[in-house]
Amino acid sequence: GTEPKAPPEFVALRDVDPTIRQEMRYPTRHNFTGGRVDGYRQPLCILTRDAANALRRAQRSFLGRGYTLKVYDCYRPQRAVDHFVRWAEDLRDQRMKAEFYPRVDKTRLFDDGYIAARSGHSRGSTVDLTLVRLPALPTRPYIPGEPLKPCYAPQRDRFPDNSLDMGTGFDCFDTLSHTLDPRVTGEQRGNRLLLKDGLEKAGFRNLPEEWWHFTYRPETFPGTYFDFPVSRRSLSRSAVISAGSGGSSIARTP
Ligand SMILES: C[C@@H](N)C(=O)N[C@H](C)C(=O)O
Ligand SMILES: [Zn+2]
Repeated sequence: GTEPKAPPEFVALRDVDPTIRQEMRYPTRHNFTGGRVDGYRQPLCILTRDAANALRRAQRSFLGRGYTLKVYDCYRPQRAVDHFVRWAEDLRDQRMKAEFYPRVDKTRLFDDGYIAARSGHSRGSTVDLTLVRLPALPTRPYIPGEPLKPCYAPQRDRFPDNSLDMGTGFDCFDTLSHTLDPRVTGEQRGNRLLLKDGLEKAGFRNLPEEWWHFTYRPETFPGTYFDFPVSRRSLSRSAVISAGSGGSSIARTP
């Protein structure tokens, strides 16, 4: 096809570290839009190799302490970001408000820093993720149309997630999601700092508005916003093969 392809610096996280759990939200309807997001053809975490290798380092340390990382979003095509912008402009569509932004007016989501019209995710070195205590408990799928609970409700009352209790769910657009919000204390604050400290040691920086959002520095592509679809087919064959065989040699095909 004529779809853009990823440059060879991009890899599937699974090929670099298959132990990191993946619960990709934007290919599903369990996200703040309530629909499948443009550009996510497969439930796949794609990142730059540098960011993926750094996550593997952090994961080794977390596994040793009885936890695993779980990613919710990784590389995000520009067309997905454009979909978010169109969704935000349609003020009639508030179907997921009761879970994801109960206390924030939909018109404020970009200005308040919760969603970006030019996102670091499109540069490939940014990831949304959490920690899960091992052994990981099973989760259940979201059923479209099910009653929604506020993402800042106590953990036993909000949508079930096997994540450590971070005080809110993922993509909870609310000041309670600010990583160092002073109302989040005790075990919840400790869990946020466990995630943040472990990722900072591996080279990531946290976004202060969202406890789950981290960017690896230095970025491989600090100024490029990619638009290839999230799909195995977007990755160059060499990225697939060489990552899968521990970096061994197969000539790169374009
Ligand atoms: C939408 C949310 N998961 C996120 O990633 N927000 C930041 C600000 C972004 O869009 O880059
Ligand atoms: Zn993010």
